[in-house]
Amino acid sequence: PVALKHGAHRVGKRTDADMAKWRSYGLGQFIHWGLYSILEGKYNGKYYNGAAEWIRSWKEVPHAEYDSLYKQFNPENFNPTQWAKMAKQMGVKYVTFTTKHHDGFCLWPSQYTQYTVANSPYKKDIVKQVVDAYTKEGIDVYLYFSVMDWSHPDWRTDLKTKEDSVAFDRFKLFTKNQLTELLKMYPQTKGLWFDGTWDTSWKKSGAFSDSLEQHLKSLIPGLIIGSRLRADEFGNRHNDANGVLMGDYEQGWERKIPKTYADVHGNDWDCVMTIPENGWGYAEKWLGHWKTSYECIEMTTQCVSLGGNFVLNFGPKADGTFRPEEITVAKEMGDWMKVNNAAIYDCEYANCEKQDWGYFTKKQNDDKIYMVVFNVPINGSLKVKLPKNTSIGKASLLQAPSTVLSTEQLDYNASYIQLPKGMKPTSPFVIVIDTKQQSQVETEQKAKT
Ligand SMILES: COc1ccc([C@@H]2N[C@@H](C)[C@@H](O)[C@H]2O)cc1
Repeated sequence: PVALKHGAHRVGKRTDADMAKWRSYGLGQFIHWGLYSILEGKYNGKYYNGAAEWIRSWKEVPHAEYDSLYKQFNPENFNPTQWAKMAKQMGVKYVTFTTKHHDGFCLWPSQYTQYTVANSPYKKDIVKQVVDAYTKEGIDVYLYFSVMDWSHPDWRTDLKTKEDSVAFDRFKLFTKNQLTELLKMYPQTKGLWFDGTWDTSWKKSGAFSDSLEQHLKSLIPGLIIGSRLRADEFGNRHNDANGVLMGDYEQGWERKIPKTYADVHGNDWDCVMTIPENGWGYAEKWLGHWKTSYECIEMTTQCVSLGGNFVLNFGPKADGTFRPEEITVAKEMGDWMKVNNAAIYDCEYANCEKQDWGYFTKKQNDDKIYMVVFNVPINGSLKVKLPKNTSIGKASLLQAPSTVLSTEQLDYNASYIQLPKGMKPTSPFVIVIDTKQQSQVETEQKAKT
């Protein structure tokens, strides 16, 4: 291995209680809200076909026009308690909220720039209201922060000249100051979700990113920071020069889900996902396919079955209200989670990959295994290839524990589970299987022969 000063300082997953809590979440909410929400993905009657929160980068939008939008920002209908209650009903365990996106507009009254909500007609501290309302509902709060800041004169995408480096040194101090004030003002924060760290200027700032991470963790012990913050001294991101993850979990799964367990390389990870095909901030027109609650339930299950968390994004309008499609997805997911959350919360990879009928999840620190069923074969018999060294003790319906399902062992590693006659599932359902470990099975097998 390469000797690294600013590579990973830990190999393998964090083993502390704060990270165990993060690992138990299963389902989270992302919220993207800011000045881009005012434009709604269009300008001068033309629709931007990029992600709505990137509209400032569209050639049709003069920067001065965009940067003066703060003078209109006044979300009178913003009701953080309603937001938090919608999230609670949906069944999310944590929320990740945009404090500052790439445009640099701060939703908290930062003392390090004038470009904040304090200087908008709204005036009040939005981050504080979100942190307090979600914390009150028992939902942990994580803060999204974009390092790249288009509004700051000292931002650089690369460091080509001495002047670049002098300016970027000022920018790095500004960034450290803003992050320090965020953690001091909102000490309930459980973690930071960094973005905007792909540019060369940041890749050349590995030592700084390392000291910054250590500084932030000294302010809130147990703070959880993913793999998008750091670069090592060679400019590697996510994994250092030795292929070891820098950060408490892998943040590479944006709008995509790992196919197999091998893809997650033994790391903790989250998948952040949009309901439309792409676009995080509010857009009047959602181009392409909009995910249904059924698809979001399947993605949640897929992520938990591979040991990760699924974080679904909501983009409120400039006035603070959510669009009907998002309200519906939240409600329908919540209705499903109310009945089936045992297979999502505190669950992990069950040492078995996806099968025709659906996904396995396993209760953390327990032998209980859940089968989340999305496809029932025409003959009503689920063919179940079991996790290694396990066999079915008893199979029953999570929502009707007294309904025990008949099982037929095919060989020591597969069984049929028969659904009750007449069961016509209309939504994904969960089978709980109490498993027996291989040693027990062998003993019984031997007894039979
Ligand atoms: C293709 O490049 C990007 C760069 C930034 C993003 C941002 N990350 C998401 C979490 C949103 O904040 C999006 O604007 C998306 C795609």
